[in-house]
Amino acid sequence: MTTRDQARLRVESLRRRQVGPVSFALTSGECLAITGASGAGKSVILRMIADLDPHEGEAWLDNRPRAAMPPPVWRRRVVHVPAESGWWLDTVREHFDRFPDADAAALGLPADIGTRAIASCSTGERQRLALVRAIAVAPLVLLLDEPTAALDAATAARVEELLRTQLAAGTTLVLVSHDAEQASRLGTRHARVHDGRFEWGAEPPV
Ligand SMILES: Nc1ncnc2c1ncn2[C@@H]1O[C@H](COP(=O)(O)OP(=O)(O)OP(=O)(O)O)[C@@H](O)[C@H]1O
Repeated sequence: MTTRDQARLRVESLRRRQVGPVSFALTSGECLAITGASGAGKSVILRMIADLDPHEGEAWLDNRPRAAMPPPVWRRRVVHVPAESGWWLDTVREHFDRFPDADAAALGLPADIGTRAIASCSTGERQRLALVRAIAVAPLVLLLDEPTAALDAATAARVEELLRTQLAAGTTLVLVSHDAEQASRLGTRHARVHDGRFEWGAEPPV
């Protein structure tokens, strides 16, 4: 059996504007770490995988074509966590069926964060809450765009620990990071994006 047959997430020839083509297959518990300069096309790649913008190419989850699933179903299983999280209700708790206190505490969020207004949360708190919200739906794949960009080193280490737990539990990650050391720590596969071109790295980037 090939990686392709066993793939949790497979994408083939994804392309939008100057970005792509992007093809890869990842199994359960793998982390593809993508690095590259600002504006290279990293976020566009994540958005294509999440099917958020029009693009060419196809994607499969456990060999089931994305085209066979309604987009909301795909996006509940392949969850995109953008660099700037979106919130549409007033309070934190309204965005959760049940607020996951343990995950929030693991990320160093204040004990009362679940009761707070979104507007009162800092940028770094909202970034961590977005990750907690993504994990709460038990995704098969997490698409993470700079998940620690707004965080200090100690808090970023907490996020990495939570992501390691997710990997160990079998979640597949696609991680975009400017931090080459973080990409090296978390990635099991490594790619770079250069002027929209997706290139495999034979070795971790550091
Ligand atoms: N909706 C859009 N319309 C036009 N151009 C876009 C759109 N979204 C992205 N782009 C362009 O596509 C290119 C890649 O953008 P992208 O956001 O993927 O970069 P990135 O590698 O994630 O950068 P950064 O590290 O700064 O977040 C950029 O030149 C960007 O301006």
